[in-house]
Amino acid sequence: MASGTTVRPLRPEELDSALQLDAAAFGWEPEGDWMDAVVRPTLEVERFTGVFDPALDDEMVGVAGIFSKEMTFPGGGRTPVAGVTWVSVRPGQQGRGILRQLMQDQLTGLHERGQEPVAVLTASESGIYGRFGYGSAIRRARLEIPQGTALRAGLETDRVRVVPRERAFDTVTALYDQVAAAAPGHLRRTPEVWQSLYSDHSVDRDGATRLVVALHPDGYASYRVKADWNDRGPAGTLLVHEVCARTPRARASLWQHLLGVALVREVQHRRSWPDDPVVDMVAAPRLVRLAVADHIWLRIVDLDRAVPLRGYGAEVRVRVDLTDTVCPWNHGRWDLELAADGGRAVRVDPRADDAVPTVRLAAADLGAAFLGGTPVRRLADAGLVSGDPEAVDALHDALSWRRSPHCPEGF
Ligand SMILES: CC(=O)SCCNC(=O)CCNC(=O)[C@H](O)C(C)(C)COP(=O)(O)OP(=O)(O)OC[C@H]1O[C@@H](n2cnc3c(N)ncnc32)[C@H](O)[C@@H]1OP(=O)(O)O
Repeated sequence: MASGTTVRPLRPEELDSALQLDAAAFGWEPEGDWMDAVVRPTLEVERFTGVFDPALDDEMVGVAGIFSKEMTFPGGGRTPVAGVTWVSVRPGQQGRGILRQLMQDQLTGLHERGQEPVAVLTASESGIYGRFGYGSAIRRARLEIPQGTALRAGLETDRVRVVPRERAFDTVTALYDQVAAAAPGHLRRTPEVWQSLYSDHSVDRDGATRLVVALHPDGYASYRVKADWNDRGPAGTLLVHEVCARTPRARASLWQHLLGVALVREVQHRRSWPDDPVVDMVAAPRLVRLAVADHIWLRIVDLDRAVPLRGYGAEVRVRVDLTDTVCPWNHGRWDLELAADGGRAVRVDPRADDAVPTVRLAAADLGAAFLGGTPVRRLADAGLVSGDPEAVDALHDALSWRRSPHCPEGF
């Protein structure tokens, strides 16, 4: 813990300093109109905390915020999650425990105030948050597919209509909302989030065209084109923003369009996920390059409040021995009663000396497995989950889900 520093909620007038601190830590230059139109409307200043150092004239040396998000959980509905964000420590003050202070304060605060029982974040670097009990719960995949790649014979497709994003907006938001409500890992989008994701500000375009939307009655694909030319002719790249489909036919129609846009040589989709059905839809699957990385990190803040929030893939009763040093209220033995329509975590008396088969695991690994995106059996094979093999398999079956989680946005 950083010695002598204090952590407290930000005052509204301190938000500018916090944003400047973040820009200095991340090495970017805040562009005024982008900050005002795109960034600020999403911020909830009352959920930001700062660390202040009396030895530096009470300078703000660290900051962290929370977005009030709602995520679709497997077999459950949309559930409030704390979207941890804007975490930064002033250059020159790093390496003295300020991040640890911020993380401890956030998690203790969520617990003591009975706020969101689950916290999620997207990490700037993937080695940071495991020590605070976050696990890699939702992966993303970057897809690269050559233009002209054919879909498998027999997939039915329709022509789509391409319109500027302004004209498609109402249809797009309604379709996303319907798909997101049933797709594990998807976040509900407020008007402010829509504005930030679809602002089309030059900061987000990197020389590519404005967003256009391919519309199908049951889905949409938004994308930009980055034109390029070489000695052989056109060498453009189509940059997929998102593909959202509520039927297989819509998905096939949208991909048929994306893979056929003129003057493009490669289609890239950075917000895809490892189980994207397009991998199976193309006739020559080796043409699809897929690079997988961590995306959403998940932390169970309160085990007993988190377990009821999802449905489970198998009906089991399993004992877990959880190691959680950051949130000690979770630490210890629990009986998990898990079923398709929900679950319950019941604290086991630490003095009980019964010989119930038990799974031993750490908070970060339970976080990784909680949405079904990281198989418990795989964690056991990696030596990270241990205990009675049948109990491990039971927990694996219960946490697995028919659709792997996918979150098509960062925050
Ligand atoms: C959700 C988000 O917003 S992610 C964005 C995170 N922010 C950034 O990347 C901005 C640039 N970087 C920074 O501001 C800082 O370097 C931070 C926030 C990453 C770390 O802050 P610090 O105050 O230096 O971290 P602190 O000293 O509290 O270290 C706590 C622990 O994290 C570890 N750690 C710190 N930075 C890193 C890193 N980049 N990678 C891996 N581990 C790290 C430390 O080694 C320490 O580990 P230990 O407790 O096991 O010994």
